[in-house]
Amino acid sequence: MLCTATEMVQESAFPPALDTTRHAVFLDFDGTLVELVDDPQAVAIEPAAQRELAGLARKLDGALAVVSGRRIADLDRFLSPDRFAAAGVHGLERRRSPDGAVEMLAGPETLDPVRDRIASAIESARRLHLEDKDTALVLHYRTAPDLQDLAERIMAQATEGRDDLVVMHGDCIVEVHPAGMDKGKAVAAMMEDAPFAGRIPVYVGDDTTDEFALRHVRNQGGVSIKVGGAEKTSVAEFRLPDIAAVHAWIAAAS
Ligand SMILES: O=P(O)(O)OC[C@H]1O[C@H](O[C@H]2O[C@H](CO)[C@@H](O)[C@H](O)[C@H]2O)[C@H](O)[C@@H](O)[C@@H]1O
Repeated sequence: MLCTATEMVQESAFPPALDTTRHAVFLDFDGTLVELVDDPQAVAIEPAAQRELAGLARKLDGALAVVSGRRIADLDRFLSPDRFAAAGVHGLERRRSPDGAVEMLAGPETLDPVRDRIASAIESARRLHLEDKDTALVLHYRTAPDLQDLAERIMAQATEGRDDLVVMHGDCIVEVHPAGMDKGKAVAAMMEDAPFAGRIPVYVGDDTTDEFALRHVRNQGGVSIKVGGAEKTSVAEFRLPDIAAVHAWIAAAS
C-alpha cells in the first residue's frame, strides 16, 4: 500500500555502480533494506543481503551509515550481529562509527505532554498504534488506512502551539520529534568527519523523510537514489525499483 507521495518530477535512470574507493554510502532502512510490514517490530533483513551490506562497509573502509527514523538500538537489533555507523530518529541520534557511542541530540521529556495527549486520544481509536521512540512519537495506520485523517488530526491537536516540534508524514505514519534535525542535516554532519569526509555522498531511500537527504546529496553533486516506482515522486536523480534491486546493486559494488 502507498501511503504518501512527494513533490517534483520523475527521472528513472539506473544509478551508476558504487565505487568503493570514492563513495560514502548512506542507506535508509525500512523500505530500502527491509520490506515494509504491518508490525514495525517484525522487519527482517535477508541473511545474504546482510552479508553483502557488511562486506560493502568493509570495502568502503567504514564509509557506510544507516540513516533511519528508527532508534539506533533498534537498528542494531535488526542488523545483529553487525553494527554500522548510524543516524537514528532522523538524525536526533548519531553514532559516527560502528563501535562508537550514541550521541543524543534531544531527550524524551520534551514530548511528555504530547505523549499524554496522544495516548488518551487513541483510547477510542484502538486500530491506531503508537510507537514511542523516546525522542519521537509515531502514529501508525498501515493496518487502518481509513484512519489516516484521524491520525493526522490527533497529531495536529496534540502538538498545537508547539513550534519547537516538527510533524512528519511518512509511509502510513505521522510522526513528531523536536525540530531542527532531518536526514539531510544528519548526512551533512556525518560527511564532515572521517571516514566519510572527502568522499562523494551516495544516498538511497524510499520515503518522504528521505527527500531531505536526497535533496542535500543531489545539491552536493552526489548520487541520489529513490527506491520505488514512478508513483513515488522525488528530487532524486536515479531510481532503483525495489528492495531486491537495492541489494543487487550493493552486491555489484567494486
Ligand atoms: O527512515 P526509515 O528507516 O525508513 O524508518 C521510517 C519508519 O520506519 C518504520 O515504519 C515503517 O516501517 C514499518 C515496518 O515495515 C511499517 O509498518 C510502517 O508503516 C512504516 O512507516 C518505523 O516504525 C518508524 O518508527 C520509522 O520512522
